[in-house]
Amino acid sequence: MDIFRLNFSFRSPLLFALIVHASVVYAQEEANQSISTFEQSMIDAGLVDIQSIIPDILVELKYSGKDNFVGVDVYGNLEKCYLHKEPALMLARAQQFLKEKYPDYSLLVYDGARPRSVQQILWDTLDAPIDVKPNYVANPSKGSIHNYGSAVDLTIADKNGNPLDMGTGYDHFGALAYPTMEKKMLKEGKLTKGQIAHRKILRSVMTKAGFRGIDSEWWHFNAFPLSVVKSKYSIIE
Ligand SMILES: C[C@@H](N)C(=O)N[C@H](C)C(=O)O
Ligand SMILES: [Zn+2]
Repeated sequence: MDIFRLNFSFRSPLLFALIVHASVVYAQEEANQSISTFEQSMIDAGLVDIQSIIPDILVELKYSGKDNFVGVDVYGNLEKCYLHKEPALMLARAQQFLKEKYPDYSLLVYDGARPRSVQQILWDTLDAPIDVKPNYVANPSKGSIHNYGSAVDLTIADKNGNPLDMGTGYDHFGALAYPTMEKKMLKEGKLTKGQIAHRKILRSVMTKAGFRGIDSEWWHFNAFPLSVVKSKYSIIE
């Protein structure tokens, strides 16, 4: 066997799969400690549990379980959603705006602060052309705004806690999830007026609170641009 061709090369699918597997196992071990290294580092960096500021907000961390596109629990026993205080206060305003207009609804948060080690797993797992990939998962070498505790993935839940129909599920990586494609999708009969109306409620409360959405994911909102979070906060490794 030509060992030199395997050596440190991602051209070998076997080696690549082994490295991804090892990093998933490592992240799971880290996360499974009673208070995970992730959680402790976020607390140490001054991030806050959003439910300590917004007691009525719903949280279901999708990466803390297998119901996510990795198919693996990459957060272990991390069940709480952390954000820096300023984004958390902005989120509290968004929940307040939602409740004022729709008292039965609540924001339902799927993800907030996310360590870069987990970002790397998401990046390695997503099988997409390199030029398309950053639309769906930020490149860990540049950092995601999630890695700075300043982005949130979320939807709206009804009075029973069930998510409203947004036309796709969380982490549907494709045109159907693009806010910029909604008119086209409506015309083609791929989204309904009701689904778009639900997305508009989410966008309206989030943007009123100061968040900015992105073109490719209806669920993702940034409190500040990447350049700003890099100057304000340290990355969560
Ligand atoms: C992976 C997805 N939930 C997400 O958060 N994507 C954005 C673009 C990110 O990784 O920052
Ligand atoms: Zn996101």
